[in-house]
Amino acid sequence: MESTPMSGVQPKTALAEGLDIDAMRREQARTGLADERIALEVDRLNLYYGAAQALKNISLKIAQHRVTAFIGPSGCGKSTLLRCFNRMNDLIDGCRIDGQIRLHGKNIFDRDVDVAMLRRRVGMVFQKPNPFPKSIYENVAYGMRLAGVTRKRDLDDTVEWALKGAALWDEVKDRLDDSALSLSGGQQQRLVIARAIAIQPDVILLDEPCSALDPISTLKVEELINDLKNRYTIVIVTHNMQQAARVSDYTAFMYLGDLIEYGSTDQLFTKPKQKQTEDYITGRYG
Ligand SMILES: Nc1ncnc2c1ncn2[C@@H]1O[C@H](COP(=O)(O)OP(=O)(O)OP(=O)(O)O)[C@@H](O)[C@H]1O
Repeated sequence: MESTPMSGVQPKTALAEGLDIDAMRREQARTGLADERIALEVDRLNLYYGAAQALKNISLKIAQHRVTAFIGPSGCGKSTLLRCFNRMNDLIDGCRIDGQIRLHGKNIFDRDVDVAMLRRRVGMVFQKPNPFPKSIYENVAYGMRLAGVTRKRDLDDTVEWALKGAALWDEVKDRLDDSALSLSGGQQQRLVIARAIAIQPDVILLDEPCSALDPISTLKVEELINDLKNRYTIVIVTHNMQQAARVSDYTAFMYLGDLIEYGSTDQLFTKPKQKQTEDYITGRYG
């Protein structure tokens, strides 16, 4: 499914031809995970914070170049599961994990996995924009410098490419040396996304990326997510069910550390199979 004729179609062209690009994309997703390439595979994953079990025997597959959303009430384990994908939980004292997560077939918990390299392949964007107190340019160039890129021309090209990819270039191209902290919250969040894509990861993890943003910035980030999924596998945690319905192809509903239901976003929101899912999406609890 990676290089379907659809994936190269620009929304404007499709609209000009009277095509409903979103409906077509959703139709693709409706074909189900069985037809997708799989980027990440979670296999019987259990996670404990001390004695408390936060994830209970989770198994699910994340489709490549699709957006997968994790939803569920506060404390159900969405962020914990997201953080597993680039082993951010390694940093938490007392956190214990069993089971596997395979990234393109390789278990990320294997001893020979270089965690710094894993985090380059699996980038993360947090709830609150967290640019470094450096210039706009240096924020985006940072990861490349760490990776050993020194030629100014290469850095310039990638900074421009990443800022364009994050739909921020036009707003900042004349002020690249200004502090990143001078940008608005929505611009900062897109800058952080540019920083993430500059090192060309396979997967981008988004942990409630819009919760600190106003509605217009939220819309821009949602449009960006839709654009980026042609090139990256995206996993997003969101409290906002409308957002999950708008941006994702697949949705996982979690409750108290269990994966209750997982399927295409259309199916989960229109014909949930589990009563708990239905109660949650209709606002009966959570
Ligand atoms: N660092 C930690 N140490 C101990 N317990 C933790 C830690 N982080 C999370 N937990 C616990 O693990 C459970 C799952 O938390 P998590 O943050 O993953 O849930 P969530 O669904 O993302 O919640 P929210 O929507 O409120 O962000 C909760 O009971 C939480 O208290």
